[in-house]
Amino acid sequence: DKVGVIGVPSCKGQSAGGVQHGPKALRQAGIIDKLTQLGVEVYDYGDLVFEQFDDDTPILGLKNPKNIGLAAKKISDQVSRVIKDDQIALTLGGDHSLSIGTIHGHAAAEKNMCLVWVDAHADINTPLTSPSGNVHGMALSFLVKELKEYIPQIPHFEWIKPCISAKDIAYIGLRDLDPGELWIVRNMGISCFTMHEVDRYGIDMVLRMSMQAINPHGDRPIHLSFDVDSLDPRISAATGTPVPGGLSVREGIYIAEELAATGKLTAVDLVEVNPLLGTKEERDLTVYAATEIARACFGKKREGNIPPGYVLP
Ligand SMILES: N/C(=N\O)NCCC[NH3+]
Ligand SMILES: [Mn+2]
Ligand SMILES: [Mn+2]
Ligand SMILES: [Mn+2]
Repeated sequence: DKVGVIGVPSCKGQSAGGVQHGPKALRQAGIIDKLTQLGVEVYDYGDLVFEQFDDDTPILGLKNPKNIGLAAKKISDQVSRVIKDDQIALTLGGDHSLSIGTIHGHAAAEKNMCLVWVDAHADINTPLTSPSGNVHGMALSFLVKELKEYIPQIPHFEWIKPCISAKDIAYIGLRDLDPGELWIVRNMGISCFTMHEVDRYGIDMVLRMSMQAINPHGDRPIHLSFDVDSLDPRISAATGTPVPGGLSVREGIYIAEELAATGKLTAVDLVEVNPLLGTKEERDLTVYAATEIARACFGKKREGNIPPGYVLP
């Protein structure tokens, strides 16, 4: 496999300082070498640089429209380029608003992509249902075709073309939705496996049901958007909006292993690591969990991996 790593030091989609340092923290933990050691051909594109605009007043309550709208365009173009170069796009965040760009870019490069959104949150508030105006909680609303009529015109977001249908999305790990989001998830027919379903069926069955729903013939490119706050705060505390009762690191790794095993994983977002939150131990554990999920996405096996060219002496 070839993997293109894109750092996205974004933070304006939410209000906790520090998430822009997520890419740096993951790199300092050796995420690139850990992927290379798997025999993966890693192309590191460094971190995207975003011009900062101070003249960025909220529109209909939506915060930082100019900074986020322009950043998302750069992200979309870069992800498209990486995928067209036959590399799996691994985007290191940064807050979850970056997925506006990664999913838009993926869809531009792959007609028939489907989406697995692993998160405590649905991130599908429209600008009119969002209680906070934080775009990381709205990311999907700009992308889902069936929501088009509910999305008001937002300056610097005009270029975003809805590029995915509700039926092509599966949520795993949800446990904290706003009323508008719940209405949308229920009424738009989005496959939704909350932590209740994870407890009820187990993670393997949840994955099987997700694939049955969005990729029944196993022929669709898969976008995995992994918010580290999907994990339980005991192992992922260094994140802006932790919610108790989350996935274990084993469940997170299992999701990654199974999606990797399809051979159709084409884009991965690894978002919301905030190295300024929590204690040093909590930060190190959060970064560790995130890097293990990334390794599992690209072939790391729990029994270990035989190095390329290994010969028993
Ligand atoms: N971390 C968050 N999404 O993944 N925050 C948005 C929550 C508000 N609905
Ligand atoms: Mn999220
Ligand atoms: Mn979240
Ligand atoms: Mn403007």
